[in-house]
Amino acid sequence: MPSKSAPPAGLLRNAALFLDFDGTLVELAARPELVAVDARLASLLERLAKTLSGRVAIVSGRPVAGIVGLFGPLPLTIAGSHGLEVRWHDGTKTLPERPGALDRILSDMKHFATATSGLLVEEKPFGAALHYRAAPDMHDAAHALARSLAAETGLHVQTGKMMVELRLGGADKGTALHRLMERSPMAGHRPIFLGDDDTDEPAMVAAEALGGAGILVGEARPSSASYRLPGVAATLDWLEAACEHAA
Ligand SMILES: O=P(O)(O)OC[C@H]1O[C@H](O[C@H]2O[C@H](CO)[C@@H](O)[C@H](O)[C@H]2O)[C@H](O)[C@@H](O)[C@@H]1O
Repeated sequence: MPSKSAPPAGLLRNAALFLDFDGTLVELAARPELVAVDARLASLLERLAKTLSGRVAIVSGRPVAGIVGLFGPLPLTIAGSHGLEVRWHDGTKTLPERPGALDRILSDMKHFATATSGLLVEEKPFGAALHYRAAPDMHDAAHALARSLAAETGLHVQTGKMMVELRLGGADKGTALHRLMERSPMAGHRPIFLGDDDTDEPAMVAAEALGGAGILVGEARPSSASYRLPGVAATLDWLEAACEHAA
């Protein structure tokens, strides 16, 4: 596997910036609600948004409301739920319909989770995630349950880090990036996407295809990204330096 270099500090000049959240801007935590957004991160995102004239988006598997709840008001575009929902730069929202099968899926997942300590069900507007970070031996059983619920309901299986999710299909982080790039203020700029997870790969591909670049965060692994940063701390340091260079 060819090694990838760190991105140049000037990469954000005239760019549109797309940021994954968990594992990219914040360290992974034992449970979804335990991640911390500190003053340094909030202030960095505000500076980036100002320097790039609003061309900054968070693109997350978390719901938009979850990201807003963590940051409070931020002058950013947010694509949440793996690209299924968007809160645009001007505050307007684009949402799909909630799948009717979700109630049944939530009920089955919760029933499954109560039988084993360490499992956690995360309710989302367009999906339901079964987390097994505290019960790693349940990997196979959790994925088997997700596959069987997907076969019954037609919903999409979304894998993640120590979790498996059933969600509405029809979007991913790649389609989200394309969608965001069609509108002001992103349109006409080079997309730069940073992410750590397999779910981020469609957005890496989209950014590279549109003349920009992907930046893989974390351990080296096969990826469509052009560059790599070793982890969250290096990512925040690079974003701060790149923001200065873009000013
Ligand atoms: O696309 P992202 O912004 O990276 O979101 C992906 C998922 O992140 C969250 O789960 C992950 O982070 C948790 C907190 O660190 C961790 O406990 C869990 O094991 C990880 O899978 C979030 O809870 C999910 O909804 C997101 O899809």
